[in-house]
Amino acid sequence: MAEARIIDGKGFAAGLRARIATAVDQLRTAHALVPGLAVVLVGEDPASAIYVRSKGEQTREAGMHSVTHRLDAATSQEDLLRLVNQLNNDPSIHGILVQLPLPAHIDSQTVLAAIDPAKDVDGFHVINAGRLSIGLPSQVPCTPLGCMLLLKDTVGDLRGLHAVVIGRSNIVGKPMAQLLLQADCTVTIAHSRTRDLPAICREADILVAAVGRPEMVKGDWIKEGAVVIDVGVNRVPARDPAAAAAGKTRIVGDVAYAEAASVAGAITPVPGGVGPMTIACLLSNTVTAACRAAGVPVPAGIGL
Ligand SMILES: Nc1nc(=O)c2c([nH]1)NC[C@@H]1CN(c3ccc(C(=O)N[C@@H](CCC(=O)O)C(=O)O)cc3)C=[N+]21
Repeated sequence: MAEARIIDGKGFAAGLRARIATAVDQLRTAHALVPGLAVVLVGEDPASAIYVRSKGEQTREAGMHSVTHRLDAATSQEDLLRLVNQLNNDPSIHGILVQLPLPAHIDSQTVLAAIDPAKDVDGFHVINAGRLSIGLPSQVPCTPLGCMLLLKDTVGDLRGLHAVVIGRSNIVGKPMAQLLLQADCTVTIAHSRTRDLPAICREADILVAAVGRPEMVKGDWIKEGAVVIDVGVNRVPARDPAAAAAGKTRIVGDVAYAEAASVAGAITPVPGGVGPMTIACLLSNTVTAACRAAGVPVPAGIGL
């Protein structure tokens, strides 16, 4: 069996951002519309700080309006809700993203519920989750959207394929399953209580791993020729023992990549697979939100 085709999420995301930049340019000239994204970060989790910085940079590179609100870790829920409300009412802002996780004294559901669903570019509001599940136009969570764009590009027509999603989070697993169902896949959602997970995975034409356990999915769980989408971003000690002892880390996915790549037909690497797509889709969702708010047609080629 030949080695799997590597799905170049990093390259695909760069192309998507270029199409978004072109669309943004046209919206500016034709409609005087500049899509605006506000990102809110509470506290100083270092990983979150890195993601938030790239979000801001990539938003500006695409020619969009970008504001980042960095709030102290001790910020009260009341103050955060006040900021969300201010952004809801700001006509220059079309997308609002509150970076998760939030500090323990803040109730995430309350904050997410306060975001105007039309500006909810994460797609985490119950209104958007509900709209997605009944097939109405909605804001689609960025990571599952990115996975679907890669799958459509790799596989083309997904109809009738058996997709197995490992993970049932509101952020990835559940919306991913909804999107696959909408694409006419037969969908199985597996999770930590699933019995004989390896056997279920072996039935998958499409396997999406979103569990957050480093290299949990083994090569012999994968059907020959299957398409494997690895959503995991797990920080583990560096390979070199001296570097590891010095606290250096590397990032691995939820799939044991080398084993899996010798069986799969195509596979996303980590890093360079799904991760870069997540941020590109955030920009895409912001452009979509801006167009809907302005009653302007959504540009083709930047979404599903
Ligand atoms: N409200 C909210 N929305 C989010 O979308 C959200 C969030 N909170 N909290 C944190 C997670 C994580 N996340 C990632 C984004 C980009 C990469 C990414 O670009 N990864 C690169 C580089 C990885 C690295 O080197 O750190 C890659 O996989 O190639 C990963 C993870 C968005 N998140």
